[in-house]
Formats: sequence, C-alpha cells, structure tokens
Amino acid sequence: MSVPVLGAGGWGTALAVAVARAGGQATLWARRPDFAARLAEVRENREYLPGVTLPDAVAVTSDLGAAVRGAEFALVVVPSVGVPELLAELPRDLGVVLCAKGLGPDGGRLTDLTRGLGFGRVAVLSGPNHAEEVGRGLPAATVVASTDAALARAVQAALVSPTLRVYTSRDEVGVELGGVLKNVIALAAGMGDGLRLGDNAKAALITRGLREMSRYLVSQGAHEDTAYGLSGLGDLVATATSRHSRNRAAGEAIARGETPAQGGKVVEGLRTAGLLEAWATAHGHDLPIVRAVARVTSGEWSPAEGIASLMERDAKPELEG
Ligand SMILES: NC(=O)c1ccc[n+]([C@@H]2O[C@H](COP(=O)([O-])OP(=O)(O)OC[C@H]3O[C@@H](n4cnc5c(N)ncnc54)[C@H](O)[C@@H]3O)[C@@H](O)[C@H]2O)c1
Ligand SMILES: O=P(O)(O)OC[C@H](O)CO
Repeated sequence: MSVPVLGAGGWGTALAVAVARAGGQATLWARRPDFAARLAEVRENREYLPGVTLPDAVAVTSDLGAAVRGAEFALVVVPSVGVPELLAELPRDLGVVLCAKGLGPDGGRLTDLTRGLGFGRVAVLSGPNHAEEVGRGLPAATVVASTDAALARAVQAALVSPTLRVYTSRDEVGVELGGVLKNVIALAAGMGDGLRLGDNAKAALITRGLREMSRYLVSQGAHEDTAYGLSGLGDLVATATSRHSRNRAAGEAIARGETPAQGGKVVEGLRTAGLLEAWATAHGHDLPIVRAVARVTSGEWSPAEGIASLMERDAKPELEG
C-alpha cells in the first residue's frame, strides 16, 4: 500500500523520498495539476527541493481522492495555514499524521483542530529535519507522537531506514508544541545574527528559549523531558543554527531592515509568533522571547527594542520564573 504524502513542498518531497528509502511506495500529492504533471515528468522538485531525484517508488498526483484511497494513514505536509482546508477534503477514517510546525487559525493546536473535525486517529511528526538534508539521505532522527500507539508504530515502520531513525512517543502535545515554538526562537536567533550579537548571545538565547519552551509545554500538559528531546532541544538547535533554516534567515533579514525573501516558501514562525503571543496572553502565560519576536515582526518594536526587552528584565535566579 502506497503512503500518501499530501503537500509537495520541500518537506513533503523529502518525506516521500524517505518512504521510498525505507523500502515502501509513496504517492506525493500536489495541489496544482500543472505542478504535479511537471514533477511527475522531471522527477525533481526544482522549486522546493532542487538536487533530489524522485525514486521510481514515488508516484505524483494532483488527485487527492486517488492519493488517499485505501490508505491507513496520510502524511499531511502543507503549511499550517492550509491544513484545515485540506483536512476538510479527507475521509474521517484516515489516520492523519500532522507534519506542519505551526498552529491553527485561532492559535490552538492542529491536533485539537484535527480531532474537532472528526478524525479519530491523529499523530504528529517532528524533529530536527531540514528537508535539504533528509532528502539527500544524510543521517537524521525524528519522532512520531500519538496517543494511538498502533498508528505511531505504523508511521515509524513506513519511514525508518538506515539514514532516518524514527522514534515513537505518546506525548503528542510536547512533540507538537516543540516544533511550533522553536521556529519563533529561531527567528530571534536570526535577528541576533543580523545584529551581529555574537556566539554568547546565541547560546543564551537558545538556552533561555529552551526554558521558555519547556515551561510552556508543561503548562499545556506535555512531559518536561519532551522539551529536551529531538522535537524540542534537537529541533531548536537545528533551526537556530542552520544555514538551511528559513526562520533563522528571516530573522536575520528583519534585523538588517530587509523584508524576508520567502520565495513562495513558508516561514511558519512569522505567523506563529503573533498567534502564540495572543493565545498565551489570553491564557495568562508569560513568553518573553515570543512576545519580543511578535512585536518586532509586527513592526511595533525595532529589533534593538526587542533585544532590550529581554536584557532589561528584572534580575532573577536562573531556575525560577
Ligand atoms: N522544509 C523543511 O525542512 C521542513 C522540515 C520539517 C517540517 N517542515 C514543516 O512542513 C510544513 C510544510 O513546509 P515545506 O517546507 O514543505 O513548505 P514549502 O514552502 O517548501 O512548500 C509549501 C507547499 O505547500 C503548498 N501549499 C501552500 N499553501 C497551501 C495550501 N493552503 N494548501 C495546500 N498546499 C499548500 C505549496 O504549493 C507548496 O507545495 C511547514 O509547516 C514546515 O514548518 C518543513
Ligand atoms: O527552515 P525552517 O526554519 O522552516 O526549519 C525547517 C525544519 O523545521 C527544521 O527541523
């Protein structure tokens, strides 16, 4: 049975290749028929993942119904903003594996939104996984989290190979929110790069960012250890330091006074920062780095004011607050 991979951006393409590398078959769905036809013919996603050839085991289609017919689960790999629209088209008995690292339209979790739409089998896939590296078969590790252990094991079996180590977890909340928050911290790290704040500042930001992530994850019901796992610390390091990261690069551009050059590619943290700040404030959570990034990306504060808002907070013990 072919694994449907819904979304033919960089990550969807890399995941389809990963399924093939694991010995399976994948059906990569692209929403635009002309794009799907070109991809099927050229066998390389030149727009979103250049340099990676699609193996024969990857089929390409723009027919969503055909892509998911008879499948046990589908990898949903469109940007978070497109997830509700795509889910509306899917059969409710299909297992949904959410691969986007973003939030629903109201700032809530995509897992909750998915269950609210009537899907009973839901999982999250997240970890330090730049598509550019996974697509090329460089060694990487990731986590699939679900309260449905059978679904998590099935996804693990479909993706695990000598170049992709796939762990399972039952902590859906922790794995999902790690991927959401790290993008915002990576934007801040990029701003630090753009302002040439140095390595000490980057290390401080990653460390305090991890603390902000872990406090928020635990407040939402996650296991604290998940914050220190692949989908938390692992992805935070990968994104805040990588030359591949779109979020880090966007922060760098903003700090230089430029508009982030997205080239049609999604930078989830730009959307997440405002949504998360509004959600956290409404629910009584203090997320200082998220707040600084939200206010800088909205234009309310300059990058320098964002940094000052963090550096001039009240002095306090490291392990409190
Ligand atoms: N790129 C990575 O390395 C990577 C790794 C892990 C997770 N992710 C996450 O995966 C998700 C997808 O990212 P990506 O990098 O593959 O995106 P991308 O920018 O490379 O491509 C986005 C794709 O989604 C399509 N798309 C855009 N809006 C859509 C909509 N409303 N409905 C359906 N399709 C739509 C675009 O046509 C394009 O094919 C994001 O949430 C991202 O955070 C990305
Ligand atoms: O390029 P970014 O910043 O969207 O990050 C991609 C992945 O989430 C890294 O794990």
